[in-house]
Amino acid sequence: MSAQGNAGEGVEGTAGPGIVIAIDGPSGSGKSSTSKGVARARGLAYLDTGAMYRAITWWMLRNGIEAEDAVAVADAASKPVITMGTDPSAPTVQVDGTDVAGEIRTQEVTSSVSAVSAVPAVRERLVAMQRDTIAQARRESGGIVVEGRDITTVVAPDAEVKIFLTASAEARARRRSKENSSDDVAGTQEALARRDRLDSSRAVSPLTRTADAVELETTGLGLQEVVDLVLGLADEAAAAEASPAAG
Ligand SMILES: Nc1ncnc2c1ncn2[C@@H]1O[C@H](COP(=O)(O)OP(=O)(O)OP(=O)(O)O)[C@@H](O)[C@H]1O
Ligand SMILES: Nc1ccn([C@H]2C[C@H](O)[C@@H](COP(=O)(O)O)O2)c(=O)n1
Repeated sequence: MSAQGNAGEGVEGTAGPGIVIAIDGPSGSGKSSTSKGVARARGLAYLDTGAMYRAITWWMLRNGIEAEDAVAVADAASKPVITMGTDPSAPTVQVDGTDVAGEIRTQEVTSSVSAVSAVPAVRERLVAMQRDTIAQARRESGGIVVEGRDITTVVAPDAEVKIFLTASAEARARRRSKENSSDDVAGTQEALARRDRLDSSRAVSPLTRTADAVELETTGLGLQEVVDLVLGLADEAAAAEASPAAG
């Protein structure tokens, strides 16, 4: 299954038959690894919404538009065609038909993505695409695991499972440094903190934990332990849905 932007933009709500597992959390808390593991274990689709914000940022930079120029970013927000592949074993991201999976992870994109994702026109477009993808996965794939910063709060507040994934700043920096084969844990921690600050303080859809999201603090936990905890929450939600009186 894949999702392509522009069709159906503006569709509200994501209700339907399959399950939606929504995972938010700060940078490097393990959202992508956990979400992919959960989706693979249950045969669900997977959507990395951060990759969508990175993809649109990549396009802006490629086309000479400054990330900090909110007016120019808003004017161009509808132009790139973003296509997301939602197979958790081989997720893909294309812009205008080009595979950008590697290029959206560069330092240049990472340091600009928070500014681009704070522009309301960008968010309106991508949230509409995300809701379309969720609705399609509910109908066709038994459901989806979606991860980002505003999934539990804005994109899919009706999700059956809502999780706020955290880990200490040190643990997140250690994990990310290891992934990048970097010795500069302090520098990595600073870069994560800067992005978290911007993503949590913006006017539109800041990263926040809702009261009904389960907080999973993962500092001392291995990846498989976290995946198993989320699978347990999904099982509980499915059981409650099957016999609402027992819940
Ligand atoms: N529970 C865990 N224990 C140890 N390492 C983990 C754990 N969860 C994730 N990791 C590792 O931490 C790194 C960051 O994880 P991941 O990319 O899944 O985080 P993220 O929240 O999606 O990050 P971002 O918001 O920057 O996209 C990866 O190298 C991943 O393998
Ligand atoms: N739902 C989302 C997902 C991501 N973003 C922004 C903020 C992040 O810094 C950036 C990159 O995400 P990552 O790849 O680190 O998960 O995209 C957002 O605003 N809303």
